[in-house]
Amino acid sequence: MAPQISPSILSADFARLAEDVALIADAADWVHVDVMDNHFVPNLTLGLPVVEALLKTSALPLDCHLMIEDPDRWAPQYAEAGAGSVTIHAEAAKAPIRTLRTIRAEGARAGLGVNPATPVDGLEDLLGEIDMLLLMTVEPGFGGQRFLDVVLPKVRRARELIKGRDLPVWLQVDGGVSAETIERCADAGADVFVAGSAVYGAQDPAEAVRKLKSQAEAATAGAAW
Ligand SMILES: O=C(CO)[C@@H](O)[C@H](O)COP(=O)(O)O
Ligand SMILES: [Fe+2]
Repeated sequence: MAPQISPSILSADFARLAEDVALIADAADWVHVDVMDNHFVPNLTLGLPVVEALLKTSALPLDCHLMIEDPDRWAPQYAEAGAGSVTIHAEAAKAPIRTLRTIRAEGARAGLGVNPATPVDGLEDLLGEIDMLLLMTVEPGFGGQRFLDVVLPKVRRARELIKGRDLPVWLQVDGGVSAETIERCADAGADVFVAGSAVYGAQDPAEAVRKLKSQAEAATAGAAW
């Protein structure tokens, strides 16, 4: 799949979310929405009412990343509301298979997220249940953190597992993705790139998205996977 960019609105201006989403509408593929509950992660952001409001104004599909303690309860509601993709965390879900199937049944893409220290070996049997595997490349909870290179071997391993099973599962990296790090991620096998501070911290967010995309395209074209 051609590389896709999913700018995270965690680094946008929460008082003008609709305008900030519109800024990247012609350049990006998704809008990444970080839902945090101050339990699964030590930060509190936004929830279903804000997602419902964004769905009314966004021209791009929403890529909802649920960093919450009880995704089994809440994820189906994000899918039912109209999110294009809903990602739950492997560390938090108590009934991941049921929840992933419900997300799909509601018409959204189902994502499974893992923190930097969570291995992907052991998750092979879930690959058939998902449309996207999200690998955190920072500890979840905050934007603007430094990219963790230590996760790159896991990106390669995840790509191997996906390729080995010949499944159309997208591989998303999230955290610290920027002009300095995106090529290494693409070379390792990622094809969906979340970028918050690298996009909304730029003078021209749309131009930043286009540059990240062309870097990812060039790195993917030369990659072994
Ligand atoms: O899920 C998260 C953080 O927990 C991310 O989506 C960040 O919001 C990405 O921000 P940058 O690291 O790109 O600034
Ligand atoms: Fe995220």
